[in-house]
Amino acid sequence: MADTVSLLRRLILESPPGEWAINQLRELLIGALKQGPIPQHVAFEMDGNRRYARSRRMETVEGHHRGFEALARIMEICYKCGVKVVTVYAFSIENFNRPKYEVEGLMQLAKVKLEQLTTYGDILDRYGACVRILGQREMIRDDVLEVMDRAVARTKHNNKAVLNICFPYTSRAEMTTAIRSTVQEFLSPTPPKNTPFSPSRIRQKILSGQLDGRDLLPTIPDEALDDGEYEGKDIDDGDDNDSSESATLPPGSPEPRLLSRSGSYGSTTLPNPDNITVDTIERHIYTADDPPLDLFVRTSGVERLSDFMLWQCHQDTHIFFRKCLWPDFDLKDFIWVLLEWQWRQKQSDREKPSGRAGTVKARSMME
Ligand SMILES: CC(C)=CCC/C(C)=C/CC/C(C)=C/COP(=O)(O)OP(=O)(O)O
Repeated sequence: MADTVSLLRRLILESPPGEWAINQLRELLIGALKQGPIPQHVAFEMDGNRRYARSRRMETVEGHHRGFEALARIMEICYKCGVKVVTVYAFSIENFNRPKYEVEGLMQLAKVKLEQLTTYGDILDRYGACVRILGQREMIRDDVLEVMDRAVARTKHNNKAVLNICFPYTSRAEMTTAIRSTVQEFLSPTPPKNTPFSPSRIRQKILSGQLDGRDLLPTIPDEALDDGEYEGKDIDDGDDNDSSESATLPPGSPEPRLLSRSGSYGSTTLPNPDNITVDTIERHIYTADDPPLDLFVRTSGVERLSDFMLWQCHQDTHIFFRKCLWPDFDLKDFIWVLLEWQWRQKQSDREKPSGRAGTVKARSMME
């Protein structure tokens, strides 16, 4: 009896009028959701593909294929609602440790699907979304990398939305890369030298002013100052008989510290680590150009972040764990996440008017 009911249900839902009715209902729901605030940046940890495959006695790789179909559905819902950036965890660096046939299956899947996804007229073009691949490029083999680069190039012109595909990625690798490039930037500053506004010229001017132009001042090369040669030393080293080799100041003058450890331009060899702020690192994070992460969703019931979006999860990111396996994830599940997010936004708006600072920043960034 139960079998007959489920067969009947399937026949109705999969018939053309049934499909039409479902599509109408989906559009209606999305239209209703759009009446409220919409997260600008959503991340999905698409978990549960293998368990889905196992429970249906399918090949593991087939589970990942179904996972991709779920991604295509969810992406469309997001962009229709007005989400600007969708970030997905498609391949973790740890996934290289899986059986060879599964890794190979995921690489093939990435190649085929990225080719399809970026063919003119597909979802991405429809919503003006460009593809970005975030992760350790050097770990991707050449044939896959070629397809990925082509996908990025083909969608480069799209500027309304973004699909970030993390592949192969872990947050710790991302942060390590960001710190490494921050340090590289700090170690290779381009100080403006020998210009009317160079540090040594400015210091010379100040000193000349204090000396009323009585003495001829020596030239203090920027390099010498930058090397820290003069740091902490008095200009007047106490030897009154010193010749014009030292720039003497009138008695009672405050002792200037010639070398300010100003970081980017003041010193080439001694950058000031205090100048490295959250914003500095942020500029080197893969999602630097994206709005702050408003919503993080992980499926399959596992309640961990598993090295995904560790930097991006800030105090206003809402994290949702859902029991449903990723290939089953659809509007029927996502709608509850979005409704709860909207409800929480309204609550925090009511509690503190600036409660949605992240979202407001996101709006202004994308406009
Ligand atoms: C090109 C592109 C964007 C492809 C996306 C395809 C896709 C959905 C990839 C996810 C792969 C993955 C490791 C999922 C985690 O589930 P799991 O395998 O760990 O499943 P389990 O938790 O049941 O073991």
